[in-house]
Amino acid sequence: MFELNNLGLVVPSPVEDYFIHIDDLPDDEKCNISQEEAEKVTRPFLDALGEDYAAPCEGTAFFPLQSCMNHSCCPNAKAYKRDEDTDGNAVIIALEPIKKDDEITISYIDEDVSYEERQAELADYGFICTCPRCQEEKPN
Ligand SMILES: C[S@@+](CC[C@H](N)C(=O)[O-])C[C@H]1O[C@@H](n2cnc3c(N)ncnc32)[C@H](O)[C@@H]1O
Repeated sequence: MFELNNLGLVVPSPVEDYFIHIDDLPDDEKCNISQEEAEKVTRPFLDALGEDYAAPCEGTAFFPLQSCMNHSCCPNAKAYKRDEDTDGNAVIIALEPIKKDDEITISYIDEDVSYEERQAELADYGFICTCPRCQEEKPN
């Protein structure tokens, strides 16, 4: 079963990563293989791949910690994929100080919309949100 709240991921092509590492090889005698030698070996492969080698990997990932978190329209944390997380990792960032024993919540949706729009989107997840904000904004 798939949850809708998993993070979309775009990570650089592993092939591109490989060539970036070759570019980063120190060009000195202490290194087992020089950048020039490495390029001589790998250049034909790069040429054969053309531009396709740079195509990033796109997909959706399942994050066990994030999957344990309930939704709130006034969340105290955010699941986030930082630009520097090129290996597919993601982080949960606190949006405010969170006290011990407080529930950590994230938002499954764009919460900057009306009460009705939020509830309509959350219906796809199979629940009616009763977070403090929804209780306050619920029409009588
Ligand atoms: C990713 S799971 C969250 C963790 C889940 N509560 C658990 O115990 O494994 C998402 C599901 O949790 C429930 N859920 C999440 N936030 C909720 C909320 N604010 N009110 C009621 N149910 C919620 C819904 O059933 C939703 O489909």
